[in-house]
Amino acid sequence: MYFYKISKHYNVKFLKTFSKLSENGRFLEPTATFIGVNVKRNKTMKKHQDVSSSINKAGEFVRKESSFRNQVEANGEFPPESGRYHLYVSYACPWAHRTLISRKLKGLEDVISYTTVDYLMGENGWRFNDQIPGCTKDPIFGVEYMREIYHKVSPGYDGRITVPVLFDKKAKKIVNNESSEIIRMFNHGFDEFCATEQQRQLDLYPLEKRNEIDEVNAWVYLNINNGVYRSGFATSQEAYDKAVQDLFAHLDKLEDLLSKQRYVTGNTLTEADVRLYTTLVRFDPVYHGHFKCNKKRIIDYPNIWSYLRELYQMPGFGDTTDMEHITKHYQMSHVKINPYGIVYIGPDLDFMAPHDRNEKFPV
Ligand SMILES: N[C@@H](CCC(=O)N[C@@H](CS)C(=O)NCC(=O)O)C(=O)O
Repeated sequence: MYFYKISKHYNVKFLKTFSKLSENGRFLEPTATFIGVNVKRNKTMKKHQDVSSSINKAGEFVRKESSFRNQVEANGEFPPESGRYHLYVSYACPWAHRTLISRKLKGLEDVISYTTVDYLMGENGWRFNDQIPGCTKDPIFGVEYMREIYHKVSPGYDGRITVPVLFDKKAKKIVNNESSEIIRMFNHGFDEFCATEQQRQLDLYPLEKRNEIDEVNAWVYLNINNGVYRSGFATSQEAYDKAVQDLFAHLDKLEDLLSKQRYVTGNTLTEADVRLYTTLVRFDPVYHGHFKCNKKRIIDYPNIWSYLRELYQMPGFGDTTDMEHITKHYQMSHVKINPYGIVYIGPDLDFMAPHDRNEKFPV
């Protein structure tokens, strides 16, 4: 075993195999294997609040409220401007993924820049690491951890250090760290800058559908988006049983809904679909095994699976989905759930296989 000091804040222990391995008569070089369980925090930083701080006495996972809730609005403290705002995301995170999809659907790629953190969330939380595909150093402060940004803009901040974060590069302030609010800001807040007229007109939260979208979002959030976490992070049998039963009762409800209509609130795509997608696409590769959501897989639900493939194949969805970040994040970061950090191989899923949504529900 070796410890390498890889940053001023933490060390990573590598397992080195010295014996040369023989395979088909060939000798292989010794390998160094990274094991997430051995990321060690130095004493230079306050302890990161891990998931145990969100578990109540009944063993239930209760997600804490997001802390920064400002709005981008004309004549406000944070007015819409092109090039002024930056998103901090993790490709692994379903909440952050919502913001990447909305940014793309609304044609805001040249308007709002973004940075992805390392998929591995160690003892100090999210880290910038340009050695990981898709990741860069922090372009604004050049810091190593997401927590340093929170503390720079809000000294003494004691809440959760989460992504996504919508950041104001001009004022050097966090605008908002709640994905459901960030996607609403993207829906209309930057309309004057959308790449195309069609994207400007795209309305993911139309007035006449707001009640219906709010209603769907409420049960989807509680039982599906957060339901998988309630199942995976439960520390009592009762809490787990309840979460899994709620989850599958609502997947059954969703299957029924999607057997009658193309999208979750009718015949047009809305933010309710964006919010569902980021959980559904992670379900079979991660939640089914890692979070023990294993009554069924999404591929066992013909309508949900076909709907998921349709979304995946639309611009903005599949092209913002990074399965390597997704699987490695959960399986290597949650060391209490998967102590050896072994990343599952399966299941084999073909998100690009043809779907039948056009034939079933012609537009
Ligand atoms: N309600 C927030 C939740 C964000 C959230 O929980 N993000 C997770 C990643 S999936 C995170 O950053 N967790 C870090 C932590 O809890 O320490 C939102 O929707 O934006």
